[in-house]
Amino acid sequence: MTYAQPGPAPVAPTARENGSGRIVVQNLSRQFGSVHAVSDLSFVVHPGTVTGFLGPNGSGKTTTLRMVLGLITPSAGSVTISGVPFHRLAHPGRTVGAVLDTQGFHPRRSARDHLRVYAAASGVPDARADQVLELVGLSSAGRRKAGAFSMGMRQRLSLATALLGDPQVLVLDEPSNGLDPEGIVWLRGFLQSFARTGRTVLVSSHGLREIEQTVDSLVVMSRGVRVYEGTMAELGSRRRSRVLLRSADQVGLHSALVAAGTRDVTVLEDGRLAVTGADVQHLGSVALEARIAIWGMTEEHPDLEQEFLQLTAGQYTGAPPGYGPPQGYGAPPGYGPPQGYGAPPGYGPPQGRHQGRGQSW
Ligand SMILES: Nc1ncnc2c1ncn2[C@@H]1O[C@H](COP(=O)(O)OP(=O)(O)OP(=O)(O)O)[C@@H](O)[C@H]1O
Repeated sequence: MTYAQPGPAPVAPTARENGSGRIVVQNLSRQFGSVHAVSDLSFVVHPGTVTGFLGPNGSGKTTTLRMVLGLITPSAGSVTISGVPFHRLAHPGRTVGAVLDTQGFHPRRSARDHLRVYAAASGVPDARADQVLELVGLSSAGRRKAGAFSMGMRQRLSLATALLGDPQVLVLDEPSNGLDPEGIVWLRGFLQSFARTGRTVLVSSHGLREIEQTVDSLVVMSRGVRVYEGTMAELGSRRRSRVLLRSADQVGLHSALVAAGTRDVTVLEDGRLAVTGADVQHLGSVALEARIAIWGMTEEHPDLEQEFLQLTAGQYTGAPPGYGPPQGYGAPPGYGPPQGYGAPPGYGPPQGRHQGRGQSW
């Protein structure tokens, strides 16, 4: 699909604005009482790209987006859009379209009337309401009451509202919530097409899988802190495969591997050894030399979601039930939880500085 631009006539940026549509977040912090929702956060969202803003529940995404949109004041740091803070934009509604929640509709007002009210408030002609309904695939539902809309339809109507001013920048909080698979594919095409016109898209999500095919770049949050900023391709190249080993003498094999210079050896919950940074031939040779029978070797290649979980591990305190070293087996040096291979949420020793609001994944 393509994103057409049938919107109102473009407005010229003021001298203060550079017109780029670039979002620059610099050393941004926000506290709520004792809660550090966002701490010293910096990143850039470039025009012409879809940037994913990722993190588990309570990691500070919404707080950051609200600061980007000037809805709350930072405790420290700054955010600019096209070189100026949101409140200094000459035409905020024509520069930035945002969806932070999908509840703000009058239930008895039709989708079309809802859009017309917002169009009037932003100085946009009425006819734009029908254009944006068509853009989001809601033309046939325009005269229906928004109160009867499904979650997915409300998402589309929110997006339509954000598009009224034909903005240069789109900021969307969890826009795929409630969309069915077809809706997700549609949204992906829409956002990519929008970005390809040189515009800026910042889209939050709590799961990488939901947006991995949509975004070009990622900013990943954990406990209010940025833990990754880069392209999807760079994230992919960080993946390190590992080998899982079962043998007749796990303690002996562990010692032999360490003696042979294999540094990254951990013990899994089921007693297997997990070795990163060594190939099966090397491991087989070390075992043969130590005269230890190998009962099984499996090569594992983590997927992107696992890499993401590893980045955000430690967001929540507490370990899953049953976690602990294997019984009857002394923990050798380097014992620790597996790193980056499907660690479940909250996996790992307590290290969270605060509890999140929930743990939905
Ligand atoms: N108005 C507020 N008052 C007090 N604490 C708040 C407020 N807003 C957010 N927080 C806290 O700040 C932290 C970050 O919340 P935020 O909503 O930004 O996270 P999030 O990543 O958007 O989470 P979710 O995916 O669940 O929406 C949480 O601990 C939250 O409880």
